[in-house]
Amino acid sequence: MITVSAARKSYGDFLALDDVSLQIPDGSLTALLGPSGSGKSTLLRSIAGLEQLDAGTVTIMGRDVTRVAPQRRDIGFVFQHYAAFKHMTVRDNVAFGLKIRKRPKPEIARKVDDLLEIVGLGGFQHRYPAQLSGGQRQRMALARALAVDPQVLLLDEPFGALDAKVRGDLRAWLRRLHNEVKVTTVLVTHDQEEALDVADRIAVLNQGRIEQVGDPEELYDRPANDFVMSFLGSVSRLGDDLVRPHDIRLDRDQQRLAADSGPAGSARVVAARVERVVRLGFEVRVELEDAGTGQRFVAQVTRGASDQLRLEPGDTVYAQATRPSTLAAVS
Ligand SMILES: Nc1ncnc2c1ncn2[C@@H]1O[C@H](COP(=O)(O)OP(=O)(O)OP(=O)(O)O)[C@@H](O)[C@H]1O
Repeated sequence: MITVSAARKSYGDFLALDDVSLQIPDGSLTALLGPSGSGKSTLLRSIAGLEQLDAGTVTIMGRDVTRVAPQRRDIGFVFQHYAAFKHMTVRDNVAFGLKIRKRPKPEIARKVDDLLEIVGLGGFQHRYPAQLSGGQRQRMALARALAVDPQVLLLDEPFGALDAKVRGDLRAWLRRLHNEVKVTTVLVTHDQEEALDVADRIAVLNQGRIEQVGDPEELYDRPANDFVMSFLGSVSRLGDDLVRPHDIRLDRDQQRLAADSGPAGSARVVAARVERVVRLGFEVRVELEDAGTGQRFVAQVTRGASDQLRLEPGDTVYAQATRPSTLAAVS
């Protein structure tokens, strides 16, 4: 378990961490998620010992490391832009930490072979970093960080510099790696999709504070506040409710919508004007304007539902939240 208690960190008069407490369970893959400047990296770097806290403590597996140097914290760290040793082969880069720890040669060879296999770089051991793609280089970075068997793996936007396709592949790969190696991992990301996809726990940060901690489903289904809800996906205001685009039903018949309201119960039916209909593969995004308030909102419906409704810009439809937010609406 990693425990951060009452952590504070200022840069000049800017408070980057404001009384942050967080527990990270053994073997979990926890994402620190938040907008730019929310303090994610500062928190990760404080766990690593690359930043000194002004107040508060960090313990790793019961050991208070608040004043312990980074190299004695038993952690592996991977940054967005990984500084590989350019003059060393992939193999030597991965072996580096083991060599400086003067481990026996056969042990190093075995370990490095295993790791290169795990990260899918088995055939690349004699290449130099410049001969690898961005995604391969980050996998090499992970192998290097894992080589010394750290208790904790800390990843600061490790896929941040890569294109969307490669990021997606690496996410799936990180998930598999974590299932195999099970080292307690903390991942900083500003990408909610990445956090929801890869992490088993998410801590949402905002302005140096933790807004909520939970598993992805919990955060998505029961966000603690408006900030968490909007940060985990786009939301619109429908009447008095904050609603996700998928949680809005549309019908041309107001009565039918009201009668067949199912679990939504008494959620209000709103008359709206269709502004735009955008086809996105299997789904259709309908941009609407509340006829009463003039407020814009977005509904995302299936292709089938959309074909049935034959929506055209200028049409009037009725909209209802199928899962209105339990949050108090803010004005
Ligand atoms: N060394 C520093 N000196 C001064 N201010 C800093 C320093 N490091 C971070 N900050 C400030 O502290 C705040 C939090 O930074 P941090 O890097 O932790 O945010 P973040 O959530 O990781 O954001 P990003 O996703 O942009 O990296 C930011 O406003 C940043 O400008």
